[in-house]
Amino acid sequence: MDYKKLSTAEKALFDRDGYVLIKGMLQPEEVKKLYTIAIQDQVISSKSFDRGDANGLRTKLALWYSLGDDAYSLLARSKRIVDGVNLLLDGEPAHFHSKLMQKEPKVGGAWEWHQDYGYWYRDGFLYPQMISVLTALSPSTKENGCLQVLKGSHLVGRIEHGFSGEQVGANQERVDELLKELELVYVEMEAGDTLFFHSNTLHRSDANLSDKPRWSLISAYNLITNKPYKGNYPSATETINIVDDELIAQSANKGIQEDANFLIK
Ligand SMILES: O=C(O)CCC(=O)C(=O)O
Ligand SMILES: [Fe+2]
Repeated sequence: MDYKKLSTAEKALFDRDGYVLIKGMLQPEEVKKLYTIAIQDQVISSKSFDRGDANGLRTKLALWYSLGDDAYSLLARSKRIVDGVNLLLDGEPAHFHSKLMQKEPKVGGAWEWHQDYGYWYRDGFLYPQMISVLTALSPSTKENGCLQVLKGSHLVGRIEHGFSGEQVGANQERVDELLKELELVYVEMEAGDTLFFHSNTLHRSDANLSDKPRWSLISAYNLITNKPYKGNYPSATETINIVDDELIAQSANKGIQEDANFLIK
């Protein structure tokens, strides 16, 4: 099977724009399998928490740190993804955390403008040598609140972040200025497409007021040498146990284990 692999041309786009969208990173059977596992996963639903947006709409997510042999971890450990991150980070990646985002029809809330490094800076990571990898498990459109990015915003460095409702958001004055200058891109995705974006890329998403769920898996990676000076995130500086790309399709239908190290809210 020929799996997608990031090219140096795609790295050049990432360096210029702060993100790169790879269509069909997962084969249709692979994403179907992952989504089927995810929507039936009782452990995920029991470990999920929600975040309110400024309008009180709530979006659900489950977050865990170390990777195991569940289906989501096999994706996060797959050669095609880890090699891609290695190329974009210019070095060996470690896995910081993964999250299953469940933006449900009619109720899934918005995310305010932020940089992921706005959070991770507070977690003690000294350098923004970090990347988010978002794989759509269901189609992601303007209607169901797809991700929006400000093209090229990774070049501005870290912006101050403060609380905005229950979420941490980037300083609005800076965001407003950048909105005048930079292109706002709605990243519409088919299930199985993957977006790689820089930890300083400004992004947000609208609430899901449609009748279609928007589920996605986001794995965050860290350059292995970028050791946080505080906190306890062992996987963030450990070598990833990479698995063959075939394993996503060939493995048993395994949801996440109860004792995975979840973030408990
Ligand atoms: O997927 C989304 O709508 C945004 C989520 C996000 O940016 C995050 O979890 O950091
Ligand atoms: Fe984010």
